[in-house]
Amino acid sequence: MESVIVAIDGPSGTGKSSTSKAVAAELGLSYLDTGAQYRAITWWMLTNGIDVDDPSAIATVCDKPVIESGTDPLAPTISVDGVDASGPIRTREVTSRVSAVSAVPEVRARITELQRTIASAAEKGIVVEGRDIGTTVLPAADVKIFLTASPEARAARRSGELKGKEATDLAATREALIKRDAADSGRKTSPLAKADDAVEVDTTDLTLKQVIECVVALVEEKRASK
Ligand SMILES: Nc1ncnc2c1ncn2[C@@H]1O[C@H](COP(=O)(O)OP(=O)(O)O)[C@@H](O)[C@H]1O
Ligand SMILES: Nc1ccn([C@H]2C[C@H](O)[C@@H](COP(=O)(O)OP(=O)(O)O)O2)c(=O)n1
Repeated sequence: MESVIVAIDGPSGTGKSSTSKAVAAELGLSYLDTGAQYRAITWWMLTNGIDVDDPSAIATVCDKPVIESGTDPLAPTISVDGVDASGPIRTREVTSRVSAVSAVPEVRARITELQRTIASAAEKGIVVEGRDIGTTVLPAADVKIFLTASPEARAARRSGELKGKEATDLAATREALIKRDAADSGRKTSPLAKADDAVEVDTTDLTLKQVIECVVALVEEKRASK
């Protein structure tokens, strides 16, 4: 069967990661979490004392960290300079700084190139999730999905996840989410946006299973017509 490239974009908490992993596993495809790569470079900047409020300081060093992504949807990995970064990239500090770091054009150029290399190496195809995959990273993707959900649903999903880890408050989660969406949508270089030819799926009132089924059906339809 021919390889297939699936781009899944959308704001935080719309279900990109859970949907992408499940679709890739079901269809035997690779999986790439591009947000994890931006989180990894942000974590490296913070641990190396780079001033993340200074775009030129970020641009000067952004080629240094070696970022590696494992693309098995059943066990995705992310490492920086050979060190497993899957835990540290999810802290609140990284989450609050990642939009600023990922807005720097040199960071985007570097990470975009990495993403294209990984996608072209995936023999059977790949599901790539992020913010600008359908618009910029892989504009020729076979299937493009743009997931949305109400801010209330997204905040409830996120704070459900964080419970027990870091003190959470639904209103604070909602505010932080809206702020990050605005930064990601408002940046100059490759902002969060729906590609003109992407299928928009509002997941507010859908179960995860329904979203997965919907995306699998779209991919199978595309494969059948290829
Ligand atoms: N349709 C859905 N209904 C309810 N919960 C969902 C749905 N999709 C995802 N979730 C849950 O919401 C949380 C955030 O989902 P995730 O896939 O990480 O979103 P994203 O990658 O877009 O930030 C996870 O805990 C996930 O299990
Ligand atoms: N393709 C991408 C993916 C993520 N980013 C940036 C912007 C996002 O706020 C951060 C973190 O993305 P991530 O998907 O991990 O965020 P959530 O899981 O939705 O909380 O990275 C990006 O600029 N471009």
